[in-house]
Amino acid sequence: MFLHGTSRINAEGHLEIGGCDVTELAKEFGTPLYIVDEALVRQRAREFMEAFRKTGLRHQVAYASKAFCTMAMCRLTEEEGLSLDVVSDGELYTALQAGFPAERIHFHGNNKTPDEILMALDANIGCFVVDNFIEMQLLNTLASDKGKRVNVLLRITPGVEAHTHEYISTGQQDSKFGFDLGNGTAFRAVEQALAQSNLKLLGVHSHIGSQIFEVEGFRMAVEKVAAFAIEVRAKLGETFSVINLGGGFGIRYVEGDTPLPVGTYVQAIADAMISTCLEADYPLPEIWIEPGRSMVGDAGTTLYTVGTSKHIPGVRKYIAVNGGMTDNPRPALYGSKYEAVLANRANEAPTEVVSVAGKACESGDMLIWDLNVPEVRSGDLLAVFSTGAYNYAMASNYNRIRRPAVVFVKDGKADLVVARESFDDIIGNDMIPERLRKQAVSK
Ligand SMILES: Cc1ncc(COP(=O)(O)O)c(C=O)c1O
Ligand SMILES: N[C@@H](CCCC[NH3+])C(=O)O
Repeated sequence: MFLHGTSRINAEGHLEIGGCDVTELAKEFGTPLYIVDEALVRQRAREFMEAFRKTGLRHQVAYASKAFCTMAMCRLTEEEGLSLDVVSDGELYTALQAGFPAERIHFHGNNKTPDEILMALDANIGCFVVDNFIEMQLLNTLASDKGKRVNVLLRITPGVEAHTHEYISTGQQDSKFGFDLGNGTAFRAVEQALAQSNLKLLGVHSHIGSQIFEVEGFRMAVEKVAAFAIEVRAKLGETFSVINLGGGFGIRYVEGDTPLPVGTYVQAIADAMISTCLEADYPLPEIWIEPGRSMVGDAGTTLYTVGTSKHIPGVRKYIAVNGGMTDNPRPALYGSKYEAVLANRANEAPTEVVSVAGKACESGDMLIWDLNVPEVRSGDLLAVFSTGAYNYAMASNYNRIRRPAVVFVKDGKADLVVARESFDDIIGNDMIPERLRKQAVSK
């Protein structure tokens, strides 16, 4: 069994995270429960910052909050000195409400609405990552209306295909994101951005994909982006002060996943940037990156209670937990694999192989197909590892199932950072029109 961060098995054979026995957490907060190992998140943040410090390059590490965005997470990100990448008004609102410094917020997205842009302009955020020509015009107009000149990066698609699931790779030419480098669109975007009086072009952004285990893709992206910067200087006399290489650094979900230490990705990016710039006598830009998954992914564990089971002789045994695709849609969406353990009997030897089903009305609501466990009983606790990124963030209320609570655990203390949704949260925005009211019990 691979234990991440501060996770360990205690003397009672219970899983413990951040010094907290998860069977106690289940009693106090109920299940399903997202448990975040705060020390591991902080460790990752520090590893990224330290790796950059070693390179001597000016830098910003912007946590991609899409991976897991809550007010507590924004506070932690701020405390660790990182910047923050948001992609919607909801994420921006969360960050601002948490008191995250606006000047360290970067706004992404391929279809920012006028309202979102206005909200970000009013908040005086640090940078807009412009995705397309329509947005560029809109941003310039709205900034001009407000008498502001705003920092922008242009998102370019460098034509690098990261080796990852096709739905989470983004740097290839056929992508909905960004200005294409290969066909000259990115160059036209730079020309146009320079001509907008209310935009201050800092440089360019490239994100090649997610859950990447090798540095080669990043090296190629740096080389392509740097070559583009050099071309822009030669033709337009403009140098970029910032180059953003996005996120995508992989984590361990299951055996066979081979993430590199985060410093290795940073060093590779820095080395490629320094050598390319030196060769061309190009002033070293400030380097920004945007880790999401690698900041929080393996720091998260989801704790479930096992309910029913179904044995089909000669086929398989299903066990069902009190959550599933509503709190973790990744297996259904991407065929993602997870490891798990019976958290209340973690030191017992496995005796059977089971398939872990969720409780939603959907055959595809499966979390794990083959899991080795001691004989599972109703009421056992199942802890699924590496669920910190894109789980809470992508959770839904399908079947009107309430989203779980989130706790941060550290040094034996557990703090609730998101309360479990209530039934009132579920019906909170419902309305019954007058003509349907007669038989209604309430509302
Ligand atoms: C522009 C951008 N930056 C950062 C990220 C974060 O990626 P990851 O969670 O893989 O680090 C993403 C998502 O893939 C992204 O699209
Ligand atoms: N949400 C996806 C990755 C998308 C990353 C955002 N660009 C996942 O769970 O892996």
